[in-house]
Amino acid sequence: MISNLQSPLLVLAQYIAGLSALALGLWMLSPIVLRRLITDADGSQIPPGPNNRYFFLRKYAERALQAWAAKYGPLFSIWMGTQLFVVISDPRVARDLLVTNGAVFSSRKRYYMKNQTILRGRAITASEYGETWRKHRKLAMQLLTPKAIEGYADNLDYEARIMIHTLKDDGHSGKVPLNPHHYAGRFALNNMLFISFGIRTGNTEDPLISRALELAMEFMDLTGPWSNPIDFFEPLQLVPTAMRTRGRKLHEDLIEVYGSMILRVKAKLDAGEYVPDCLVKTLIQDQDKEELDWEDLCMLSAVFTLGGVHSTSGIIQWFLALIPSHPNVALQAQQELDRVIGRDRLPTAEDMPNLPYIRAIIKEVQRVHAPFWMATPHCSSEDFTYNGQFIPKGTVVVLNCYTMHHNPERYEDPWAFNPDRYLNDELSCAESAKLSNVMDRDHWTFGAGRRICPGIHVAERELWLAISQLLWSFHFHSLPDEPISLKEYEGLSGRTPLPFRLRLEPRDVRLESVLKGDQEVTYWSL
Ligand code: HEM
Repeated sequence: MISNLQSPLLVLAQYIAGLSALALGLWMLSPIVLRRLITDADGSQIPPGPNNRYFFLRKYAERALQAWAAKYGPLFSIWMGTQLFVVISDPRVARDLLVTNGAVFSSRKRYYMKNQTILRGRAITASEYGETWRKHRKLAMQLLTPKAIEGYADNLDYEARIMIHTLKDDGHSGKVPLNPHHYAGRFALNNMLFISFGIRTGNTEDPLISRALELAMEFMDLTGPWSNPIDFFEPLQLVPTAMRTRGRKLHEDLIEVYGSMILRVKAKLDAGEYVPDCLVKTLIQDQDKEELDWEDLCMLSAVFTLGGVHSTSGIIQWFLALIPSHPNVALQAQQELDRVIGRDRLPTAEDMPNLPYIRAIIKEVQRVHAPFWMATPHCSSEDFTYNGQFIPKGTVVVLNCYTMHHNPERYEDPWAFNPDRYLNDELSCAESAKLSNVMDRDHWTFGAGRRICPGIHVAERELWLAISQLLWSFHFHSLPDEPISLKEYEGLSGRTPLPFRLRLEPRDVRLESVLKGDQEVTYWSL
């Protein structure tokens, strides 16, 4: 009796499963047809690309992009679930789309994980192109212009010196190997805390450092532009997956950590106490005028930490990962430093024009180890046809920095770490980004067009101070039994090296006296 009832149900279930598999298969292969059907009024088709849909791209997605760019050319398209992407792999196409046609290509996709769940569309980086984004960008820029940076230049210099100091002390002058992650992270974090809240972490054990770095790492892991099926297959957004739970938790953690710091700044201001000029002070004072709500405040201040800590500290870590295996580069840099600066003081920002080899090293690290191989994806806000290729409104536009940074037409022997290639480049990265001949631009690490990184000036200053002072201070030794990987990395949207250790041996006994007087201070506490 039971088996009689079961068999028709079983058949039906099998029938439905078969139909679903067929529908899914057809849908997966539908780009074969869509590539012919989606056209502009003149019949121009979308850029070429693979004929199937993907749910996600695995780790090291840049390698897949490199292979597709070789096969399909400098502008190719790909479907991630329901979302159409185009990928730019050539500087001229980047200029034509992101810069010249910035009015069309400066929005952001409403990524489910990053923009809707974690940032809730608030922070500049997640805002769609329009009035709100302009307002947020203007507020952020108040503290990030070259002129504004001069106001806190001493703080940046101080943080670099403290980093050198703690590396020397904790490394027992080169006797004890160190993982530089914490030190580079603290340097970048303190700079961002000062700009955002007017504070710093007064000791290396401060739990705020680990907490902030943890949140930044979680952000980098959850917000890969290709890595989350939940971003490209809407039904998954209704399912209580571990990913969704992590995204929601991160949003709450950001509100808790940054919200509580904002409340403490506000309490001080309300009590008439001194608060240094900083982003949060401006936001609180202009809150009504700028019509900012609570989440705007939290996310605007959080995004400085999320955007400015991992990226800057990542480049410092990549530099330290690279340099032990390039002793000639270190030697040449140190000869330049000794010739120009001497051995009685650390380099400062004012020395930058006189140290072309160090400037070249920093640009080369940024080229071979950009923290974001795919920048932050833009999104088109109108239909657009480029050189006979149709890009529909709502297409996600990815800058394929990995392929662009390894283009032999632009960089001779592109896979080699060779700072010499930048020796005659006297421009800052910000100036280089404005060159009319884009083939001369140094690299694309800070993105392009209207959304180009607003922190570019402060990041350049920080990297200069950190890397020139590290080179001035130490010899760099890897450990014989602990090879440093230059290929693998952590993070999906932002990348830092896998944990590694090295020994930092002071170059000169005078390091002690040069650093004398630099002590940990807390400007004020929250
Ligand atoms: C070496 C360090 C840094 C690198 C490599 C970097 C890289 C980038 C990139 C690739 C973008 C996306 C650009 C685009 O959409 O085309 C970006 C955006 C952004 N960055 Fe940075 N960044 C760095 C440091 C900083 C710092 C120090 C801050 C804050 C003070 C910051 C704040 C931001 C913000 C707020 C955005 C979003 C801009 C927008 O959407 O309009 N970044 N950054």
